[in-house]
Amino acid sequence: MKIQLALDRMTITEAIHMAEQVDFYVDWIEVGTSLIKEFGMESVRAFRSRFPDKFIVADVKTVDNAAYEFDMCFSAGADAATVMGTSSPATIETCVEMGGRHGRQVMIDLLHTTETQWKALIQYKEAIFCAHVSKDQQEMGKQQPSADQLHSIVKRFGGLEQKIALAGGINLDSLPALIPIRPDILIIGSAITKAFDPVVAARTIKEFVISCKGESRHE
Ligand SMILES: O=C(CO)[C@H](O)[C@H](O)COP(=O)(O)O
Repeated sequence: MKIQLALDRMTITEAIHMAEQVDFYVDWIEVGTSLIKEFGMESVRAFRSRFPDKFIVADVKTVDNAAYEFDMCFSAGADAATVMGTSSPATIETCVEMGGRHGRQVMIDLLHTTETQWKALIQYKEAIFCAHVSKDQQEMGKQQPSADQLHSIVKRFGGLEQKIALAGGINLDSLPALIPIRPDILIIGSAITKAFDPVVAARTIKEFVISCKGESRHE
């Protein structure tokens, strides 16, 4: 079970500093949507250059113009890029095709996807499916996403061979209920980056996952 550190709402320098501090406890680094929107591909290039051996996800959240955006992310050094599952079939198809062409991974963000869209998406066996509770949902509810929300998305994909990622306000309180889903990737942002001590937070999360023998569905 990999831990993906999501870096959002900070400068590139702050994000790199944060990643340097917790590098040992996280497996993948996500250059968050807010960084990409604010600083463009420079943010992805900066991470590739500083962390040459780390798996880097560009959370570009593509909804259109797939070939251009995915080419941009992969050329900047991303190992994976994200596309919204609510995008048109042409967009998803192009992202998957670009992933194959560049030998990189595609993460399909299932935020607000419908059952009809899930049925269309399951053909993409090589993609990572990300069950996601949005920041806006979290803030509007004034609470962390319940494990039930993520469970209900994941159970649709339970028997499938795709890798599953979970995201959206995941923290030490919600982790115990999420581990049994055996996700391949746990995407964690604020619980580490906004913690009083990010290193302690990252270490505690990592140790908790290890203590649960946090095996993913594909181990
Ligand atoms: O995609 C995102 C926001 O759209 C974030 O990367 C994801 O939600 C993880 O961050 P946090 O743990 O702070 O919710």
